[in-house]
Amino acid sequence: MPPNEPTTSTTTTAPTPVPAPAPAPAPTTHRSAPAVSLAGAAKAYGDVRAVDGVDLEIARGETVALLGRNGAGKSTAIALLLGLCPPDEGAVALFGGPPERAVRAGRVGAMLQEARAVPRVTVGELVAFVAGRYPAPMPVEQALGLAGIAGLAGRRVDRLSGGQTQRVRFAVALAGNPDLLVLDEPTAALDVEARHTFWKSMRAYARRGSTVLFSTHYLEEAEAHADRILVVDRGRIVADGTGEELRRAAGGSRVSFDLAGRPTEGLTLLPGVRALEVRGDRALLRTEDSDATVVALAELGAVRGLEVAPASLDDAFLALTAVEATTAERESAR
Ligand SMILES: Nc1ncnc2c1ncn2[C@@H]1O[C@H](COP(=O)(O)OP(=O)(O)OP(=O)(O)O)[C@@H](O)[C@H]1O
Repeated sequence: MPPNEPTTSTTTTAPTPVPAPAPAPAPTTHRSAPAVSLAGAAKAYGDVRAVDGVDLEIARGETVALLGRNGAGKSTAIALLLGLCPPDEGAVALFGGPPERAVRAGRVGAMLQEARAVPRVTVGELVAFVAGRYPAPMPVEQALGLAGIAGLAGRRVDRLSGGQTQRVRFAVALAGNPDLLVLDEPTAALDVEARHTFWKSMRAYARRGSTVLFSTHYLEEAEAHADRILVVDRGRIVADGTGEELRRAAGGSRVSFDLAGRPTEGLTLLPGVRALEVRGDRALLRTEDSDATVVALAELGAVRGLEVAPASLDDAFLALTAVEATTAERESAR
């Protein structure tokens, strides 16, 4: 592995590295610069604006989740900030300088999608090899310990379970002793127990005051393991805050009732209602004004099993991305 690539044992679907470094925003001093800084960063593939003018700062020591559906632009944003491809517009900096510099110095560890196991070497050999490429690596035992695989040092990397392999990749990402760890969907395809173990390792690393940025489709993971959630939709950041703040920003409540065979036509036209979901014989209405919605339902006689609850994080996510869709549709209709 050349020393100018992030510490990772993976191959990736992200675009291939381009030698020309991305222009860095005017740096503040390196000591005080944020871990990650994107200013108006944009990247398009043909007509698709995968990253569409993102402004973002991540302070040192923060654990941040990039949350979005398939194709929202998470991996492309990660590729930009790792310097794996230059932005078409805008600027990207890590620790106040070009991403390549931070990566070369071992300050950045990454776990990207699509891992391919290296055959025949042991876990300890692999981590030691990668550590040896960096100027101030983490001791191998420490990387294995933080990844929770101290007992696997002598095992061949191509003979491990999915969960073990993922933790080996995590140890490899730690090998350069990075200040910033970037994880692209690190728990995809892991079972519940393996996920739990993985997040425990990630938190042990974050507790050292390091910065972590991870992407996920899972709302619960974002809320449980990040200090801050960035909701990404169509290449833009449409919300930025804690889970609680996102719920508040999306606003509203959820009103549900038993349909009891009643048709659903017209329910979305009731006062306050923003969306309708039908689960079996139950209607779930997302509403901005639960009082008005409940009165209207009462007038229709649709009160069987009626419940009113605050919006969930799921509701907030759907509302935030739906609002953005409406805005985008309005813009494209102009
Ligand atoms: N190399 C590429 N060539 C063409 N289009 C691409 C390329 N990489 C990404 N895209 C497109 O850019 C958009 C954003 O993709 P990206 O992989 O960044 O999303 P994502 O949020 O990481 O998705 P997922 O959760 O499915 O991994 C998508 O429409 C995708 O099809």
